Amino acid sequence: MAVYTDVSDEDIARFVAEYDIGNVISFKGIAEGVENTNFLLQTDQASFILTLYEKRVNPDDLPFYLGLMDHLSAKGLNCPTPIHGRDGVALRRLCGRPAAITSFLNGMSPRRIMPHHCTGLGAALAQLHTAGQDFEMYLGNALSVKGWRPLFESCRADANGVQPGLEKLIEDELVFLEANWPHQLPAGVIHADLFPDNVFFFPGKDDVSGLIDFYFACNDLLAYDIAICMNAWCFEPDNSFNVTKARNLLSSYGKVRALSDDELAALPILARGASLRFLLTRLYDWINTPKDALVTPKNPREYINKLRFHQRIDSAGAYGLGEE
Ligand SMILES: Nc1ncnc2c1ncn2[C@@H]1O[C@H](COP(=O)(O)OP(=O)(O)O)[C@@H](O)[C@H]1O
Ligand SMILES: N[C@@H](CCOP(=O)(O)O)C(=O)O
Repeated sequence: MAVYTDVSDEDIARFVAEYDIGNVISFKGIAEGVENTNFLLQTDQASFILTLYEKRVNPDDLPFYLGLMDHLSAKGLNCPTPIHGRDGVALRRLCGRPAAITSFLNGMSPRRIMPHHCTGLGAALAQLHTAGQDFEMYLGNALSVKGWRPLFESCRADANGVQPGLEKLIEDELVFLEANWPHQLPAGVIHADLFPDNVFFFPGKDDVSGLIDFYFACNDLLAYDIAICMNAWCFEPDNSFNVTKARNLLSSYGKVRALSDDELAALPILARGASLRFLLTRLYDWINTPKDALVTPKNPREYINKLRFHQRIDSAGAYGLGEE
């Protein structure tokens, strides 16, 4: 359950009056999600999402996220469009928090990921990267290789309590990634959290119908975003790697934006980095989330297995490229 801030009927009516979106007819909290408070807002004109940005989002970064969604929507990408008030402003305050209204996207995130979902995902990710190329704002990735060691230091003392040997596994991996990270690859705007819960499809259709949750978006290596997706979409619940899903993801991405030889060669190390990034944030949350919190932290062990898998890979061929 992720409704951290309560909003009264009077508050919402006053807030919506600043916009040209009609009158409120219903308003309810959305249970899914972990970072922010989201409400489904229906007016007599359309449906919208009202988001109140909670503590983990840096308010200084919000103009980047909202500006990016404006930019991508204008380029035809199906992502939430920030709604601007009559005064032209999209980022406002409500109940003491930064808040914004965005368009509501139809579609559903897949409950069971099938290979065809990865085909749609690859194309959508490449479209996002292409559409983001001329976005003029810049936001560095606080959760890329430089950010991992401070995060690790903040929770290393508890790592072995989560799994014996974890502290050494992470320390060794950090040393390897810090020395070998491929900084010179093509870069641009990445989503950085394109997990299945952030990708919508219409039932029976292969193409992605919409992308949401741009609140980790930043500037970083484009192929790193592919590595994040490969981890989030191409492993089965028993931790086995599904090479058909990976092949679909990579080949449909490549049809929209060709991957260079250097990007392909770097995929195993990028996938190791993507594994470590989510292992660390999940480890931090696992250790620091109070027992009575509204949200259940995600299990870091899943990402230990993914990291170990990629440590054994020496070329992108293992991800299904070059196969029929
Ligand atoms: N623009 C949107 N259109 C439709 N549903 C949305 C939209 N934005 C958010 N949601 C719904 O709200 C849920 C939580 O949103 P999300 O941005 O993932 O929150 P959080 O950042 O807190 O994890 C999503 O799983 C989805 O059900
Ligand atoms: N995708 C992350 C957690 C962030 O969750 P979201 O609801 O903001 O997408 C993970 O799996 O660790």
